[in-house]
Amino acid sequence: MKRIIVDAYAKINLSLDVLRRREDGYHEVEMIMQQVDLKDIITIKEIEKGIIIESNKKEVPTDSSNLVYKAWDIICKKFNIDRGVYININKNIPIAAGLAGGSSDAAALLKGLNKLWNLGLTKNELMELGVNIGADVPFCIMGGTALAQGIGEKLTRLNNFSNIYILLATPDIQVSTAYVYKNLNLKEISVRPDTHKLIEYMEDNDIDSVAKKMVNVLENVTIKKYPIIQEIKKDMINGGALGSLMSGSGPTVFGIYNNEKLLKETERKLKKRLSKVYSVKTI
Ligand SMILES: C[C@](O)(CO)[C@H](O)COP(=O)(O)OP(=O)(O)OC[C@H]1O[C@@H](n2ccc(N)nc2=O)[C@H](O)[C@@H]1O
Ligand SMILES: Nc1ncnc2c1ncn2[C@@H]1O[C@H](COP(=O)(O)OP(=O)(O)OP(=O)(O)O)[C@@H](O)[C@H]1O
Repeated sequence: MKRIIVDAYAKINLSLDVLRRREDGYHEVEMIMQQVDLKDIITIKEIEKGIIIESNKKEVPTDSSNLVYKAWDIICKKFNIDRGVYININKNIPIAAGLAGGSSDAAALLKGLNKLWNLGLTKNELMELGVNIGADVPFCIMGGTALAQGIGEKLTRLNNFSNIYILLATPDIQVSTAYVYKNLNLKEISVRPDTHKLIEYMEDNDIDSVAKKMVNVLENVTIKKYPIIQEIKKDMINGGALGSLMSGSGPTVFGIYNNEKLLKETERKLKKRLSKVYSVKTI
């Protein structure tokens, strides 16, 4: 029986600006998105009917609320397919953590079904389908490094920013993205990222300036509720990170390092307090 295995990588936001609230409640954003090499592994097999979702982590939903279910449903409806799938999600990305774990699994499923059923969809077509599942899904399909605009679906590929040392630390809380956007007061934003300057620093491979100028306007909302995020940022800077920021709507904090030894030392210290700490690299 044919079996497809797809890697689903986590993302971080090197910057995140919110420009305005749209009529439908969604927000127009400007963000620099970067994949890192922490990944879930998605295995897909065809079965006769329906869908079976399994995971190594009991917190992963196995019903229709799983984003991979939505990906399967969209493909079946579009192509009038009445075949089923078995999906195994080997989950390594923390859940509801600002790392787009669910979105990346859904992106992997769209790519995997395209292959399994020889649908011949291009990357762009997959990305167009993906936005119906979630705003981060198109980026998860594109991968690498990108500027995201619109609600996150208008993507411009940026120069490669790979092999940079990143430390991720996720406190034991789950944050709802909808809550964070809803509680953001656009008038209260005092510091915004200079996205285009950041892109120039990235093009010059000036990692120090990138790290020092990163801004995520959602931090204020999430940190107000969970001050531990600010403490972790401080720990990373004290541990020698060039810069540290919350990813997405949080609560994951990442630090950029240019020195693997300092990263490993901070990792060891943070692991005494937190169970989810990962040393990764940008891809
Ligand atoms: C925070 C980020 O992860 C940063 O990359 C994304 O902006 C959110 O992407 P996501 O989780 O894929 O978002 P979705 O699943 O589409 O939406 C979750 C909720 O976040 C809010 N949302 C999301 C994206 C956006 N541009 N504006 C919003 O206001 C909406 O209230 C929505 O109900
Ligand atoms: N495949 C999946 N993996 C993890 N969570 C999933 C999945 N499918 C649905 N969910 C649900 O989605 C919610 C958000 O999980 P996810 O890990 O995608 O959040 P996130 O990393 O904060 O996403 P984003 O950064 O895109 O806002 C969780 O409450 C979880 O129950």
